[in-house]
Amino acid sequence: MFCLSSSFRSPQWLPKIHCSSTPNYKVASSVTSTTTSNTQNNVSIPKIVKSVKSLAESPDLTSVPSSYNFTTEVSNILDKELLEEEVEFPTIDFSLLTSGSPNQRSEVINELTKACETWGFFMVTNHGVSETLMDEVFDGSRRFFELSEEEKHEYKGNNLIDPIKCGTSVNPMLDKVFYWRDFLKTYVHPEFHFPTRPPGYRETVFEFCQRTREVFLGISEAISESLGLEANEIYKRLNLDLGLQIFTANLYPPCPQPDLALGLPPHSDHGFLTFLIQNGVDGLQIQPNGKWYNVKGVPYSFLVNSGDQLELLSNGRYKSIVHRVVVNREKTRISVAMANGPSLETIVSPAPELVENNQPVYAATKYKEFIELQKSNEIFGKGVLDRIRL
Ligand SMILES: O=C(O)CCC(=O)C(=O)O
Ligand SMILES: [Fe+2]
Repeated sequence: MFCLSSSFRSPQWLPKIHCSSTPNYKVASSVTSTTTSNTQNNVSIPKIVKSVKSLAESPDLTSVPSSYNFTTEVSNILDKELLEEEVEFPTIDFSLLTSGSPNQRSEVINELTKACETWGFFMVTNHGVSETLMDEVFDGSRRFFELSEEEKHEYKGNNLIDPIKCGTSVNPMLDKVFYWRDFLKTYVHPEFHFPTRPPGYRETVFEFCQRTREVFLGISEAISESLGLEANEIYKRLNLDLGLQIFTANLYPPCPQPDLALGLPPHSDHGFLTFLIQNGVDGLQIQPNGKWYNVKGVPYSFLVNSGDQLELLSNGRYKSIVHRVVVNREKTRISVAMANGPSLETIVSPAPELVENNQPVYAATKYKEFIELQKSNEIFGKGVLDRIRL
């Protein structure tokens, strides 16, 4: 029987894959406060944007409303002509990292080096997180988005640091054009925050977070070694025992004119590594070298991308990857992203071992301040890293 205790120890049935840590979850209250209006500079803003799910389900919807149409924007955010088709992305066999021979482990670590230097992106297979659990996470996410607008409103959140937020687009208060996406975003580590509805979703996600965190910690050790550091060096430098882990469920309903709309804008993730699963429907695109590539996911694999804290810590050797999401006409896409970062109070700086000629590329920056900088700026590209570049 699954139980949410306040000081959760790594359960016995988890594969023991590394020695430096076990997940340590605390469970916090699940309900955030709600208000009915938002204010900025004391001016009431009556901008209430309905979910894109309800818009997409309107029976007479045959075109994209102008508020979702990016072709009216001057920026070349859609940029579709630069797409490269059919690429084989690096795949990391997790079982070889944890139970392979020392030779197999070092081969996989070499592959990780190449993947991080070339793509900033790789897939992880044979990771031990069950397909059934992943399916339950998708099912719970689908049921969450099917709650009534009023029920979801309870989890809306109003402030940057609210531990549970749900809504549509990215930030409807600031977005000039809306994104074709609804979301639920919650902080799940070091404290676990999650809605209590729909029934069973919270428990499923709690288990999923722990299992995914085990894989994340195993990959972190391998990345540390791939940079020539001790296996637990990244864990220590980023204070991963209290690391911020953010769960996001994204819903991208079918779109009548997918060429005009966008699910998420080009952005990099502010954390260290993001682990993503999707419900068998593709839509993620990455831009490692100026060109956009469609990611064709391997079913039930983790799609992992490097974030800004990895670029900072590695002194620019491993770049955080810019990515975006496109939508399609027929199918609903659900993705679940686990963003793994340092603890909020950690000051992240380039690892001295990776700084050549006493020339750090980035200024040491507290993770909390990094996030605040990102949220107060345009989300496009890698703006915050540019601001702390020396
Ligand atoms: O839905 C996806 O494929 C990507 C989601 C994403 O980039 C994010 O949540 O930061
Ligand atoms: Fe992202």
